[in-house]
Amino acid sequence: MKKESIIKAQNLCYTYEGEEQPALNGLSLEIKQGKKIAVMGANGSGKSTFFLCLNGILRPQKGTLSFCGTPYSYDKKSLLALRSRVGIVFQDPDNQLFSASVRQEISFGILNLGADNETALRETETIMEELDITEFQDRPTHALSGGQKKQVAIADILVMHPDIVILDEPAAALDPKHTSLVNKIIDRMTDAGITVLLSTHDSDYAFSWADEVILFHQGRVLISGAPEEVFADHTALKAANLFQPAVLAMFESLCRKEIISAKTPVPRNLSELEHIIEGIQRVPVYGGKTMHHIKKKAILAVSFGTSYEDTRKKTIEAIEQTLETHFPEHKIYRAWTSRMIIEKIRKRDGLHIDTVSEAMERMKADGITDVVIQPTHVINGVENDQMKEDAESHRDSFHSISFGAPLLTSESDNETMVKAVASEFSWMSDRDALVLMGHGTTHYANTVYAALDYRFKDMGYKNIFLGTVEAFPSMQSLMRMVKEFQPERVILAPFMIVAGDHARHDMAGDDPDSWYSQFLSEGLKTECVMKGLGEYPGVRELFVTHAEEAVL
Ligand SMILES: Nc1ncnc2c1ncn2[C@@H]1O[C@H](COP(=O)(O)OP(=O)(O)OP(=O)(O)O)[C@@H](O)[C@H]1O
Repeated sequence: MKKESIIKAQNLCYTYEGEEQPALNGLSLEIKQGKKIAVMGANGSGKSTFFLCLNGILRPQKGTLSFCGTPYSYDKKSLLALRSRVGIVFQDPDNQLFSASVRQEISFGILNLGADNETALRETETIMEELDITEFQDRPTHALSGGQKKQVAIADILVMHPDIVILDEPAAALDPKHTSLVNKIIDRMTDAGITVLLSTHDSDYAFSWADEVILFHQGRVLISGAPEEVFADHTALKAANLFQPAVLAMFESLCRKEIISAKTPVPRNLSELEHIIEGIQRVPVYGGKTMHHIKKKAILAVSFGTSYEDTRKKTIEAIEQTLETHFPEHKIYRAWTSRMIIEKIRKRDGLHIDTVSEAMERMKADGITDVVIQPTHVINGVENDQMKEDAESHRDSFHSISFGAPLLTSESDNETMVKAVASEFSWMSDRDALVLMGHGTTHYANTVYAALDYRFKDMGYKNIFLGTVEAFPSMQSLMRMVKEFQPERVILAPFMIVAGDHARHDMAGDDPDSWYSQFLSEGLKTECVMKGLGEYPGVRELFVTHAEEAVL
């Protein structure tokens, strides 16, 4: 049955006196009778202002509002009638409760509407019973707990039998027990056919409860619709400072990993999701066989590659071995992303190394069903994006493919990295300057280098400097800072997984442009440590942590 429109707002504008920015800025929406609507949005996006307009407390300076098809009138009588039909429960009950006792408080509204004493008493008793208020009916309202005040504030409104109840953050400042009591009361309202409009920052609750979610942004509606549509819009959620509901995030992840079909109806709560998962276990069909019979797991370690055998053994192969030790149930595969290096060592040493695509084909031929791809890249840059794209094109060949993060992907990675470097160079004196050479890229992820350089200093290592060969922080900026530090000695080390070409030539080479030569020509005693990051135990452990996060 098509629901009738109960509230219609068109192009509402409202600016508070003395304010420059409008609180409502052309807001239009329509509310259907009997619906459960969650109004969400960042702090200050205009939710409360809109609610106050709905209840006639504020009058929009522009635009029109109508209730059941009749435009709002603002004379005293119309407002009284409107407020008996459109009730608002304020975020802070202290703004609403003013009578001496609970019983007086609740009966006040209905008496004000012209009910006789007997009717008011009867209605008050009924509502107090329904909302579990009776036991504290004689207490003064100011002496109630936050949860009890909220119950009374809701009773204040319900006793007038409104058509629509607006709740401004009903769970604000309530403990879980009172939150669930208030939620139960809200459910009873909607069961009784009352239209409920509530604002909340709780995505999980809105997702499981609402028929419709409206996201406010800067005084307008950014997006509205069914919860599964609105909460699937990551851009809108970000603009509204909201998280995705946990159930939906988990559901999307399971769909991406093809553990459940993307055609499955979206679960709205944990028990619906659980039911779906139970369903998969009962019918674990994959390629005509049951899943647990054929599950074969692999980790594909993807590196850029190096043509130097000695550093390859100490870095890339050492990382692969560490992964092998930590994941005994996984077969470890290797792929490199540099076709040039692959080609070079094929010709020179007759050694074949797979590209990502070749490794995916190889794993498929070996009957691997579940793949974790762990890049050994330092940052989440172009190489990593391209590698993911290549791997993704083989998604149909596997039951699941998941990706571990590159080395430096989060704040905590940076902290771990600082500790790994510090422990590697614990032999240095405070007057030595450690200068690390990263690769650098035009990709925005390059900012990680500057952030990490800052982190070293922040964690007390004023003598560790990180720069890049190809981007920022550049050698010029490093040189300035290192000179300001006035070190007794400069220790140069690569900040790349392998100590390859860049380390040998750009860092430690004899060419006047090499970092080594440049520090020397500044009169600084300079030494090179030819150790790739893959040789640091702390770095290898960090890759294991990232792979663990990606293992299903
Ligand atoms: N009484 C007031 N006087 C002046 N400005 C106000 C007043 N009330 C709200 N505002 C401003 O109007 C804008 C919208 O505020 P409103 O309270 O409607 O947002 P909200 O979405 O309900 O925020 P929250 O989630 O924090 O409750 C904000 O910029 C706010 O600072």
